[in-house]
Order: sequence, then C-alpha cells, then structure tokens
Amino acid sequence: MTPAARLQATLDLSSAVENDARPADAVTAAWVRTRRHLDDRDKGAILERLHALLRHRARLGWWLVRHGQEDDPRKRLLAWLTLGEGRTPVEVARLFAGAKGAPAALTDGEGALLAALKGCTIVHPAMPDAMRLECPPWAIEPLRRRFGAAFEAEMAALLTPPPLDLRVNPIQTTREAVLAELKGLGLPAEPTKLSPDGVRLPERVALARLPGLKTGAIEIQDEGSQLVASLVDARPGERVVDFCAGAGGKTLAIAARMRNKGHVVACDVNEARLKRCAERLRAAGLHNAETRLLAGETDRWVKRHKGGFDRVLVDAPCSGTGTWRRNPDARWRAPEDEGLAGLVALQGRILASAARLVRPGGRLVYATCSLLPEENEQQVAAFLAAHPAFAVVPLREAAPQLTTSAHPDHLSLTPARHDTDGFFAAVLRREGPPEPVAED
Ligand SMILES: C[S@@+](CC[C@H](N)C(=O)[O-])C[C@H]1O[C@@H](n2cnc3c(N)ncnc32)[C@H](O)[C@@H]1O
Repeated sequence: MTPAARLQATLDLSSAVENDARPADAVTAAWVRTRRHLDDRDKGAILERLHALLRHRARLGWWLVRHGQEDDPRKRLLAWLTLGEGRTPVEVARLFAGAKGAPAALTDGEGALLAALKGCTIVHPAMPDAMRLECPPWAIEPLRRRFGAAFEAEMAALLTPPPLDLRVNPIQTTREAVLAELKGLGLPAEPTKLSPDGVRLPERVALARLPGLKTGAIEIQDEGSQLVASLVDARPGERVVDFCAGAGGKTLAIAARMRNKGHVVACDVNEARLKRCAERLRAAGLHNAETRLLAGETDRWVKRHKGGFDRVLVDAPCSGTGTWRRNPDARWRAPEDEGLAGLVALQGRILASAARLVRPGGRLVYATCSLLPEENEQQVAAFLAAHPAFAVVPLREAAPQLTTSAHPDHLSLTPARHDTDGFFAAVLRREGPPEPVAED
C-alpha cells in the first residue's frame, strides 16, 4: 500500500466508526475481517492512526471549530497530520493529491486550514479542560476528587497507547515457554511485573503472529484484569461463581487456576457474551466451568443456591473509566442506563444479590474497571453498612504482593501508577449467615 492509500483506508475506517453506534473496537474488528488482503504492516499503520484520531478527538475538534471548519473524519485527519505528526502543508497536499486509491485532492478551504495549523501544537492554552485532557465534562470533578494532585498525570497516562498483555493458560503451557516462543518470533515479550501469569508486549502486534491465541494457550487480558481474577484466589476443588462473567475474561483465569478441578458457574444477563465465554472455555481446554444465563440479578437461581459457593466474583457493569487508554472512544459515550447514578444503583443491587451465594467463611470479590469512588470505595462502604455479616479482607492479607495498590485495603490500579488499565477490587469475607432479603 502507498502512504496515500493507507490514509484513504484510515479515512474509510474512521468514517465507519463515526457512523456506527457500536464501540470502535467492534467496528474495527468487523472492518478488518472484510479486508483480509491487507498485510500486517498496512493494517498496523491504519489502526495506529485510527487510535491516534480517537485519542485526540476532542482536541482536534477544538482546532477545527476554532478555524470555522466542520468536525468530520476527513478534517480531523488533516488536523492530525499537521498537529500530531508534524507534516507540512506541502507534504499533506502530496498525500491528498486525488490520485487513484488516495484521498480526494484538498479544497481551498482545507489548504487554508493546513496553513493556519502549521507550527501549532495539539494542546492550546485556551482549550477547556474537557478538550485539553480528553475527559468528558461529567467525569472531570469525580476524577479530580479521586486523584487530587495526580489528576492530570492520570489523564495523560490514559492517553498513551496501551501495551498488549497476554495471560498464559497454565493448563496448556508455562510463562517461560510462551516468553521463549515469542522471543523466537522476534517479539520483545517480557513477564508482567505484578501478575505471575502475564506476558507483556510493549506495543500492538498483528494477532495472527500469536499462534497460542487460537489454541487457547494464551489469552489477551490486561494485567490489571488478571490481578482481579487472582484476588478470587480460587483453589482446585472449590465452588465458584463469576456473577458478571461476560465473555469470560476472568472466568477463564479463575477456572485455569483451579487446574480444571472443582466447579465455576459463569453467570450473566447477556446471552451472546455467555456463548462466547463457553466457546473460549472449550478452546482453553477448561471443563470445570458452566455458563448460566440469568433473567436479572435476582434470578431464582440465586435464591436456590444461597450460601452454596466458596467464592463469588462480582465484576460489575461500570462506567469503564479505567479502560479509556484501551478504548479511547469509550470516554465520549455516556455511561449506560440513566448515567452514573443508574449504574451505581445497579451495581448495588447486583452486589447485594450475588452476596447471598457466598457460604459462611467464603469470599466475595467486588470489582470494576472504573476509577470513580462512587462505583468503588463508596459502593463497598454502602454494602458493608447494609450487610454486617461481611467484613473487609485487607489487601495485605488477601494479596501481600500487591501492596503497591493506591489504596491500603482494596486493590486500586491506575494507568499512571501501575501501567495497567484502571481497576478496583475489594475482597470481603462472609462471617455470618445470609440475611433474608425481600425476594426470598
Ligand atoms: C465488566 S463486564 C464483565 C467482564 C467480564 N467479567 C470479563 O472479565 O471479561 C460486566 C458484565 O455484567 C453484565 N451484567 C449487567 N447487568 C447484570 C445483571 N443484572 N446481572 C448479572 N450480570 C449483569 C454485563 O452483561 C457484562 O457482561
């Protein structure tokens, strides 16, 4: 592909993302699937530029509005080439020459825009915080409260390209073998610093270069997510519930740690995600887990299995603020349902219901990929106040190796401090019998 053809492909993909309500990664995956002829280098260059455009979306839009231009994918790309890649108007005009397969030739207005942007930096002192920090207005105050003086550093870290983390499936192989294999392929793989099962590749690679993904020997999973699953500390032979299992990222990690012994029930209200979870369990060679579709958090199945499990993980639906580094478009989509308050209420209901499944002496882990105290510490405090049968297991006891957490009692991972996605997890123990609840 010529550099100009790569730009045209980036424009096509960026327009597809703009015109589709689905998250950018879903649109991108579908787009790539229908373009199998693209070689890995072209694909890599196109995706890298798309991610830059998504990461700097608000800043680029601010510059366009300032110069009276429409904020659309083509203009954003022009602005990015100038402000982000430092190309001169002459270089950009050479790429936008209107040749076959290349972007249409520049209009006079676009030429004037490039001239006006020449020599500018992508961040301007007059930018409002929402644009300068690429942080939606609704999240600025809660995140400022959460991080204090570190707020801007955390926002900056959320704008960096994430590493590619893999989790090794101990049923099939070892971390040493995976590291040796990846190094043999010329990939700069390193063991993850905190997770004992993780391997980190500092940058995006073509997934086709990772044969273990097809065989289930490795899974793509952020180091933070691996650490949350490890806090469940499920032992071979135990009975475990992953209450919000989704497509099974953490279910797989838990079931593998149990060495295929015992039983894991992966619950969710989303049938398509659970189906994907079942497929991934099969591919990974894990047969100690089943999926269970729930009608809602108070499904009768929960009542029937009251007190029946050693460990329960609630990886609650959340604002996803901790994953903005990986899903840069997510920050500009409002939290689901009625906004943050609706999510917080749903999390509270899910946690209260799932807690019924824990046997006396058993462990309940509440986790989110949110950075907001409302969804994390405050949620746990409200649960403990209403459920005196539960007590916190401090992190130094639950996971002494994770004392770098930003919080003394709970796991609190942040992109700037730990170079992981933002994750929160609280480990709780049931010390008394399940309380009767209204729907019992
Ligand atoms: C953060 S995601 C889970 C990610 C998953 N644990 C993983 O590691 O890949 C939250 C999940 O909660 C599910 N969910 C939403 N409402 C629920 C409810 N009322 N009861 C159970 N699960 C629910 C969603 O369908 C979604 O799959």
